[in-house]
Amino acid sequence: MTLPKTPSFRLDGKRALVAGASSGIGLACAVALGEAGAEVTLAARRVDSLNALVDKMKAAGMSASALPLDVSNVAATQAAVASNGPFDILVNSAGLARHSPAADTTEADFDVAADLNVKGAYFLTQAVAKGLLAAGKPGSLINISSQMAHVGGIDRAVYCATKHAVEGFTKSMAIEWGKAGIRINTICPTFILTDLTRPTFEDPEKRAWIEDKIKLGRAGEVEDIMGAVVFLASQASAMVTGTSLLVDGGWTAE
Ligand SMILES: NC(=O)C1=CN([C@@H]2O[C@H](COP(=O)(O)OP(=O)(O)OC[C@H]3O[C@@H](n4cnc5c(N)ncnc54)[C@H](OP(=O)(O)O)[C@@H]3O)[C@@H](O)[C@H]2O)C=CC1
Ligand SMILES: O=C(CO)[C@@H](O)[C@H](O)[C@@H](O)C(=O)O
Repeated sequence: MTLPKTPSFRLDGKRALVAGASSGIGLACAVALGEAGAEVTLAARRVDSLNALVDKMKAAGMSASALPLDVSNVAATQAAVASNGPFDILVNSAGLARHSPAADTTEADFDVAADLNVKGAYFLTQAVAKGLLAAGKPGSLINISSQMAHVGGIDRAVYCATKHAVEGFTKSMAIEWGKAGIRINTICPTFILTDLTRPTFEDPEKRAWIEDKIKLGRAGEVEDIMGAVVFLASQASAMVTGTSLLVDGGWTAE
């Protein structure tokens, strides 16, 4: 009897693009991929933050470079990916939230959230996939969606709409590109303490609500996403496509 071989979680020789790498979940994903051996391109608008992270990753023995990019600008995204790709791995963590009662949502708030969370994510994913299709290479594309793609939330109608949309195009693209060896999935985190959620966490009532809803009894940390992203980027998830990996501490189990 020969023992089955555990697939590798290593990413040596792979080129990864991480959008939204200047802070929070994207920053943690960039480090996780770098530690797993990938050559990581860090994209976002804040160049100083990207350069500081590149320096730290290089000092720790990782391979990293900065790519200034506004993901809500489709033409700029397409040009940046075409000139710096092809990338074997995409992690898109560029995103924002706008909270208001649904009855008070303005067109401007809707547009700014949809432009980045849906349109930006869609065309960034498309640009990376087109690079892979042209090169005849397989790849793994990962969008950071949210547990809010699976439930609703008070004051979060716009945010939930954008994240539900990401799930929709992820499934469709997985169907279209599967035979080309391109996998695409989402990671759906619960509330993770970052710049995005700091205002929510600073409200004691909301923090208590979060810690009650998360069945593991604590708020999420960026480290909670790092294993998930390496899994989905690597051969360890070779048969996984068109799905959501909920990292929600049990929030949606109820
Ligand atoms: N924190 C949480 O609880 C959860 C977050 N998420 C999702 O995770 C993702 C990351 O959020 P999080 O890390 O918390 O938030 P942060 O605010 O810490 O990070 C957001 C990142 O997106 C980048 N970004 C914002 N706008 C643009 C843009 N136009 N072009 C390029 N990059 C942009 C920011 O960089 P810069 O400003 O330099 O451009 C930053 O790197 C989001 O999609 C969010 O919806 C999902 C579930 C839970
Ligand atoms: O997706 C999230 C939690 O699963 C977060 O980004 C929040 O919805 C955030 O926008 C907030 O409510 O503070």
